[in-house]
Amino acid sequence: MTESPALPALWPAPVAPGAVDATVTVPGSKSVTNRGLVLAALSSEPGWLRRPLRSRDTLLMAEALRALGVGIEETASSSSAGTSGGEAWRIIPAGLHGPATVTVGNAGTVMRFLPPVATLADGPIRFDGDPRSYERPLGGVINALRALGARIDDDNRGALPMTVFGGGALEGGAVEIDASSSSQFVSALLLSAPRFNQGVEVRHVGAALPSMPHIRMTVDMLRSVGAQVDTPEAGGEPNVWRVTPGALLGRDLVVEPDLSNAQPFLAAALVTGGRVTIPDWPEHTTQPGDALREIFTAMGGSCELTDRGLTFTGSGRIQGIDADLSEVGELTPGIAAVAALADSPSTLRGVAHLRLHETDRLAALTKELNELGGDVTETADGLHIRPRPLHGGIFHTYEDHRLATAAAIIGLAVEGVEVENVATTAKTLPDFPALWTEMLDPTSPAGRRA
Ligand SMILES: O=C(O)C1=C[C@@H](OP(=O)(O)O)[C@@H](O)[C@H](O)C1
Ligand SMILES: C=C(OP(=O)(O)O)C(=O)O
Repeated sequence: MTESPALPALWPAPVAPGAVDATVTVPGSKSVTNRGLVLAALSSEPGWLRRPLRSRDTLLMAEALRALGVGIEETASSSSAGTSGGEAWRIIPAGLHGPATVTVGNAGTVMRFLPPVATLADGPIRFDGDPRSYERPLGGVINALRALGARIDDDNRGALPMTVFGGGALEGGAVEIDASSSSQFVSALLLSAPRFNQGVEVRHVGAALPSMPHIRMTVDMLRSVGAQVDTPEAGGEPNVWRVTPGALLGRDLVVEPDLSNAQPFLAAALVTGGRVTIPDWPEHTTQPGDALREIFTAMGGSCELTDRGLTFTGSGRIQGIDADLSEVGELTPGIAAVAALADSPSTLRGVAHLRLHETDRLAALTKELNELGGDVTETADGLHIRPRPLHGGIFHTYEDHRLATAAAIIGLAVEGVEVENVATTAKTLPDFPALWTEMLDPTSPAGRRA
């Protein structure tokens, strides 16, 4: 997706004029959309993805699958803020072919989920992406695929760029993998495994596995298209997942709103002592963003889930927290921003692997918050945040969408925060600046509550 030329290089983050009172419709989940695309592409019949997220990461996934021969037809119906409201994608599986090139951008889901798919194609598939994608861990996936029968040329880097020489099928079987640097390694192997001759048995060895809800999302979505999956939770061995080979069904899937992208809007209610409703918040979900109900309540406020959605109401006071965020690592930048505005210190733990995300998020948050007058220190696996009065300045974002939304949260309460390259939010939420401005405008449909 091309980034909007209308956005300035330095975006003046709006200060909240008062307590926000808004309803914000958040576009679909990145993680669900990209899993839905992969599973539909591997199915034995066509399927639908309704209200998919259209963002850089998901369009890269769709483009890559098209390059391998999958049909993806978009039925577009634009809505006010350009959100994905009425859209649907029809996915028509086909034989997977090379030669082809997959551009991963800086999408963890594309760079991890597609190499296993590429082993099923009948030709060479070249993988390349943004400079940062070369630095993000991939060796675990490469080695596991080799152990399962794949031929991959990565010039011994254990990273991108690389070529997967698809042989039209993969033997599969049992494999050990250290996925402590990214849960996406496990998800990647499981998602394609129904199409491996022997399925797969993935055994995670090594330090703790982060982002467990995302692995549960993979398992749930596999099961929903007919795959048989054994998990540690279901009385199986700890850290072992098994997928039986078999055909996948075409499905009609409605994508849930992206609850991690709901974070900055909920944070606005917390920071301003206001009220924000997110429609269509699912009653049951595997998305890690659901944990915001508990986390933001602990930081000051209350929430209520009704048939209108999730309403979060800030109490006007923000308390620091001591929290292990290993399950919900992608929420860390937004939580750190709120913590920097709190009235007591916070310790965020269990997120060492964030050093290998879009950017080194622990270093970037420390530097940027401290340059605005904050007092943040990095620990071995997280951050200590001691709130201090902050001042304006440029908040650099390092091509990280969640750094940009974190900066916007700070800007609600601090005059003169300028967000460098807010357009980087296009990775998962191209509508962010418009949605944010609408939320703060009492005369807009978002700011005018029904
Ligand atoms: O599988 C997924 O959709 C994701 C898993 C997590 O990755 P890590 O386990 O690498 O943190 C998360 O941070 C990322 O935003 C999305
Ligand atoms: C870590 C993230 O993304 P990715 O899917 O690129 O890993 C994220 O969205 O916070």
